[in-house]
Amino acid sequence: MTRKMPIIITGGGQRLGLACAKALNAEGHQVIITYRKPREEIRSLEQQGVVCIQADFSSTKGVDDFISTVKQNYSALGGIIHNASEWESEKNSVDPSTLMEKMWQVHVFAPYRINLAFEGLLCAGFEHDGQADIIHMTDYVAEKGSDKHIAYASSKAGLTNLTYSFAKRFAPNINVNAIAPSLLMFNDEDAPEYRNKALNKSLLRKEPGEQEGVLAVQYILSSRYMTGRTLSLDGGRHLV
Ligand SMILES: NC(=O)C1=CN([C@@H]2O[C@H](COP(=O)(O)OP(=O)(O)OC[C@H]3O[C@@H](n4cnc5c(N)ncnc54)[C@H](OP(=O)(O)O)[C@@H]3O)[C@@H](O)[C@H]2O)C=CC1
Ligand SMILES: Nc1nc2c(c(=O)[nH]1)N=C([C@H](O)[C@@H](O)CO)CN2
Repeated sequence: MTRKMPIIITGGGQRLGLACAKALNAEGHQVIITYRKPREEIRSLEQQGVVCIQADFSSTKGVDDFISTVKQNYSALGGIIHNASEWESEKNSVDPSTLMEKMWQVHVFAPYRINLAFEGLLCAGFEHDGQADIIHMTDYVAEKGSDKHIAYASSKAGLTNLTYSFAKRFAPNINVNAIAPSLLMFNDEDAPEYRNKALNKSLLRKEPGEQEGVLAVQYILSSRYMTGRTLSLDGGRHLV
C-alpha cells in the first residue's frame, strides 16, 4: 500500500540510497532524500518529484539543521531509512580517535538524534497511514566484527542496538527494523583480487547488487508484524 506521508532516505544520491529513492518514487510514495554533494543524480531525482535536502551529518549542527528543515516543512512522516554511511578502514592514515568519532557520528549519533526528533512526525504519519517505519542500514560485520574496519563495525553494532531500543520505545505505532548486508555492490576502485576474496566469503559467492537491498526495504515497508528485527542479506556467509 502506498504511504501518503513522505519517506526520508538519508544518503540518497548514489548506489543503494538512490536505488531505493527511485523504486519508492516509482511506487507512488512521496520521497525525500538527503545528499552532500550536488550532482546530476540529484537534479534527476528532483525532476522526478523527489525532494532533495542537502545535509551533512558529520556535525551536531548539520544534524540539527536537517531536523529543523524537515520540521519546518512537514507535519507528518511515513518513514525514515537511515542509509547514510562512510565505510572507512584503519588502514587509511586517519587518527584512530578521529575515525571512531566519525563512524559513530554518522552511524549512531545522527540516527539517534533524528529518530528522537521525528517521533511526533512519525506518529502523525501512523495516524494518517496506519503505519510508520524506521529502517537502519547496518552491516553483517556488526555481528561478527571486522579486523580492517574496527571503528566502522563497532558503529554499525551501535546502530543495531538502536534498532532494539527504538523498537521498544516507539511500539506499537512505529516499527523499527534493520537490514544487514554483507555484500551488496562493490566500489569501482575494488581490485579483482579483493572482489574474489569478498565473493568467496559467502556460500552463494555473488555480488547481488542494490536491488537486493531495495527488495528488503520494500518487504519491511509492507510488513505489519515485524519490529526490532534485522533482515540479513549475506548469501549464507554465516555458514562458511
Ligand atoms: N555496499 C555494500 O556492499 C554494503 C553496504 N552496506 C550499508 O548499506 C548502506 C548503503 O551502502 P552504499 O550504497 O554502498 O553506501 P555509500 O558508501 O554509497 O554511501 C551512501 C551515502 O552516504 C552519504 N553520507 C556519507 N557520509 C555522510 C555524512 N556525514 N552526512 C550525510 N550523508 C553522508 C553519502 O552522501 P553523498 O554521496 O551525497 O556525500 C553517500 O551517498 C550503507 O549504510 C552501508 O554501510 C552494508 C554492507 C554492504
Ligand atoms: N557506506 C558503505 N558501507 C559499506 C560499503 C560501502 O561501499 N559503503 N561496502 C561494503 C563492502 O561491500 C563489504 O561489505 C564487502 O566488501 C561494506 N559496507
